[in-house]
Amino acid sequence: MAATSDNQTVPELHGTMKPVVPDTEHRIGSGFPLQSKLTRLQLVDEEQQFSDKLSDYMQQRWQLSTAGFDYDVVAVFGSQSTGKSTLLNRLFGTRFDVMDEGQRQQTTRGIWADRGTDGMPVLIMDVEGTDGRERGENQDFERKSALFSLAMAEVLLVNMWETMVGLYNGANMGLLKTVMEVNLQLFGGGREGKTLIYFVIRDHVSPTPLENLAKTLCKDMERIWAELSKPSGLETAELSDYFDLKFVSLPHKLLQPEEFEEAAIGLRRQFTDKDSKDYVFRPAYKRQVPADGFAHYAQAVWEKVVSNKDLDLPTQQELLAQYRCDEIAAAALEPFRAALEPLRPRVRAGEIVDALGSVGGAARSQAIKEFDEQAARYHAAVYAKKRAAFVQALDGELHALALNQVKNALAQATETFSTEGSQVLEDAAKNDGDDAGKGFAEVVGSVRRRVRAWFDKVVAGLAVDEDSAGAFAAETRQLEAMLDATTAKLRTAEMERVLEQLRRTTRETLSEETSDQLNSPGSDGMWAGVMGAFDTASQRADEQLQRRMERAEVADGDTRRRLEQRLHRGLWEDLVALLREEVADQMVLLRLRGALEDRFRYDASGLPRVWRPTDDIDAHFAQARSSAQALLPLFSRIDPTASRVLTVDAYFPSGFDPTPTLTLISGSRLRDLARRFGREADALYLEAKRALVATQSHVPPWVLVLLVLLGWNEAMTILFNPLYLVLTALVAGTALVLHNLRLWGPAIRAVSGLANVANDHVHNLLVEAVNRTDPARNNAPPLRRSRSHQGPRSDDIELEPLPEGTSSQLSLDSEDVSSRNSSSERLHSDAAITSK
Ligand SMILES: Nc1nc2c(ncn2[C@@H]2O[C@H](COP(=O)(O)OP(=O)(O)OP(=O)(O)O)[C@@H](O)[C@H]2O)c(=O)[nH]1
Repeated sequence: MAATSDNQTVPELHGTMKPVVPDTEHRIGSGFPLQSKLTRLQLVDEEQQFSDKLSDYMQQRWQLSTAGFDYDVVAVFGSQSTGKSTLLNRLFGTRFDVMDEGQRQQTTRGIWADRGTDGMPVLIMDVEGTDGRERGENQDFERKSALFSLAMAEVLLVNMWETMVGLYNGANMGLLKTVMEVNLQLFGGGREGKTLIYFVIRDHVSPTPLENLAKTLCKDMERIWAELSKPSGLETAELSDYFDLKFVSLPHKLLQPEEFEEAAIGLRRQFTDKDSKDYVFRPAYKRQVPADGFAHYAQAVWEKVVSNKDLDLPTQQELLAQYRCDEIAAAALEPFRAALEPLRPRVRAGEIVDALGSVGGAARSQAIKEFDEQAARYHAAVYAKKRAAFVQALDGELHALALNQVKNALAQATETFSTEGSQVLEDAAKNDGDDAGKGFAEVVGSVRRRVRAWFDKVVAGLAVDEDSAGAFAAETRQLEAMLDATTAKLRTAEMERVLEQLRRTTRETLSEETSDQLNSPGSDGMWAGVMGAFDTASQRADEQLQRRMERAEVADGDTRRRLEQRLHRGLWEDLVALLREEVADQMVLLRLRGALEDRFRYDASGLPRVWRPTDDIDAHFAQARSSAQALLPLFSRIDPTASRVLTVDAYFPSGFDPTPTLTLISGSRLRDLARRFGREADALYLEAKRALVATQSHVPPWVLVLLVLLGWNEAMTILFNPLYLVLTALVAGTALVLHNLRLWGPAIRAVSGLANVANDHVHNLLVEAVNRTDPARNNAPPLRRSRSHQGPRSDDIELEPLPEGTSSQLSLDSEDVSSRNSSSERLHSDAAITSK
C-alpha cells in the first residue's frame, strides 16, 4: 500500500524502501522553493498495486481536482540512479527521495506522484528507474511503469548520462521501443494529444555539442519507430504523428555545481514561464482529462497496462528466439513467394489457374518445413508463437491469391450460367407450340448444377490443408445468391419470350380475321365480329400463358397477374395496330371503291349492269356513292362494346386506358379520305357515262365511203399500215385545209404548172439522149429542143422536118428503125400530150 509522509517523516512502504536522504532544505541551490511539507504519494507500489488515495490527494493535498483542464502531467523515465529524482526536485520543488551518495542503491520503488511547489498546477510522477539491480532480469515492472508514464504524461522526461547516448540498452532504446509499440496498440487509434519526449542529457562534459547528441538520439528514435510493429490501420503512421522530441543537456552536478544549478533554473523556466518560447506544456500535448476525473482515469490506464500481455516480455533466451525465428521466417518466406510469383499476374488477369492450390500448398509446406527445421531449437513458447504467426502469414498470402481466384471463378460461373441458361432456353423456345418452355426448371437446374460443381471444384483445388475447408463459404453463398438472381433473370427473359410468342401467334390469327371482317363492312356486325375474334384469341393466349407460367415456376401471385395484364395490353395494342394497317388510306379507298362498285356496277342479284339509254344512271350513282361514303365513320373508330374480355376487372394493367386507342382515323384524315373517294367515284361515274354513249354511237359515213371505194382489204391496209395511214392523213388533211380555205382552184393550177415544167424537163432530156445516140443525125439538123426554156408555152413546140436521104441512112436494120420510129412517135406523142 502506498503511503505518504509529512515533512521529516520517512515513509515505510512495503518494507523494501531503503532509508533515504530527504531534502531537508526548503530551498536548494539558487533558491528553488521546496514544498514545506511532504505531499508525495506512492501512486503504484512495488507489487503493482494502485493507490486508492489518489482521489483524496488530488482534492486535499494537491488541491488540483477543481483545476478542470488547467493542469499538466510530467513523468520521468530512465535508468536507475541517474539523478531523476534530483532533477524533478530541482524543476518542480518536489521532495522525492534522492539516493544516498554513499550507498548506491535503488531509491525510488514503484511510481510516486506529487504536485509542483509554489502553486504550479503540475502533477509530477517519479518512476522507478530501469535496469535496476534489485529486479535483475525481471523487466516487467519497468515496462509497465514506463508505459503508464507514456500514456499519462504530456511531457516525458527521458533522463540519461551523456555517456549513454548512442547505446541501445544503455539509453533504454529497447525498452522505449517496446513501450512505444504497446502504447500504440493500446492507445494509438483513439489517442488524443501527442507526447513530448524530452531527453535530458546529464553530466554533459564532453566537447560533443548538444546538436550532435540530439541527432544521434533522433536517429535511434526513428529507427526503433520504423522497426516496431504497428497495429492495423496505423502502418504508415509517422513518429511525429505521436511524439515530439526535445533535447537539453545539463552540466555535471558534482564537478560543475554552479553551472548545473544555473542550467536547472533555465530548464525550470520552460515548465513555468508560459511566455517562454520553450514553454513545454503546449495545448497539443493535453490529454483532455478533467482534473476531477484524473484519479479514475489514471487507475483505468494502470489496470489496462497491468492486464496487457504484450508487456510480459521475454528473457534474453526468449529475445534470442524471437530474433532468430523472425530471421528464419523471413528466409523461408522468400522461396514461398518466388513459387507463387509467376501465378500472381495470371490470377490477377482473371484466369483460373488450376495449379494454384497445388503450387501454393507445396510452397507452404516447404516453407513451414524450413522454418521448423531451424526454429524449433529455440525457446519453445516463442517458437510456437512465431510458427503460428509465420503460418498465418503464409496462409494470408495464399488466401489473398486464392480469394482472387475464387472471385474470378464466381464471376465466370455467373457469366456461364447466364449465357448457357439463356442459350438452352432459346433453343427450347424454338420448339414452338404447347411443348415450348416445358423444361425450364430442368434445363436451368441442370446448367446451374453444372456451374456449381465447377465452382466447387475450383474452390476444393485451393485447399492447402483440412483447415482450408469452408475457407470460401462466404463466396459459395455469394455464388448461390448470384445464381438465384440469374435464375430470376432467366425466368423473366423466358416470360418475355413467352409473351412475345403469344402475341405473335395471336397477331397472325387476328390479322386474317380482322381483314375478313373489314372487307365486309356493310354487315351490321363488323365490330362485333372483330371483337369476337379478339375475345377468342385473348382467351386462348391466356390459357397458354397460364401453362407457361407453371412450367417456368412463376409462383408469385403479383408477378403472374402482372404478366397477364401485360399480355392483355400487348394483344390489344397488336389488334389496334392491325386495324390501323387495315384502315390505311389506300385500303380504305379500295374498300369504299369496292363498296361503290358493288352497288353501282352490279345489280341486286350480283350481275353486272349494262347501261341502257333508259337507265337512270345519276340516281343509281348517287345512291351507291352515299351508301359507300357511309362506311367511312364505321372504319374510323373501334366499337369495343361487343367484347366480353374487355369488361373483365383489371384486364389491363392499372394506368392503361384503351379509350384513346379506339380512334383509328382522325377527323382531318376522314375529311381527306372523303374528298379523295369523291374524286374516284366521279371517275367511275364518267366511265359509266362514256360506256353508255359508246353503245349509242354509229360508224361515221366517210368510213363507209372509204370501204366502198377501196374495198375492205385496201381500207384495212391503209388503216393498219402506219406509213399509209400517215400519208393518207396528210393528203386528207391537206384536202381538208384546201377545202376549208376554198383554195382548190389555185392549187389545181399550181399542180398543172408544175406538171408542165416537169414535162418540159423530161422532153428535153429525151431529145438530148436521141441526138447523142443517133449518128445518122449528125448531119441532119438536130431535133429542136423545146422552147420551154425560153419560156414559151408548151403548145408552141414543133418538130423539125427530116432532111432528104434520111431514109437510106436509116437502113440499119429493121429493129433499129422501128426503135427509132417508136422513139420518134413517142416523142411526138409526148409532145402532143404536152401540147394538150
Ligand atoms: N554525477 C551526477 N550525479 C548526480 C546528478 N544528479 C544527482 N546525482 C546523484 O546521483 C545519485 C542518484 O540520484 P537520484 O536522484 O536518487 O537518482 P534517481 O535516478 O532518482 O535514482 P532512483 O530513484 O534510485 O532510480 C544521487 O547521489 C545524486 O546526488 C548529476 O547531475 N550528476
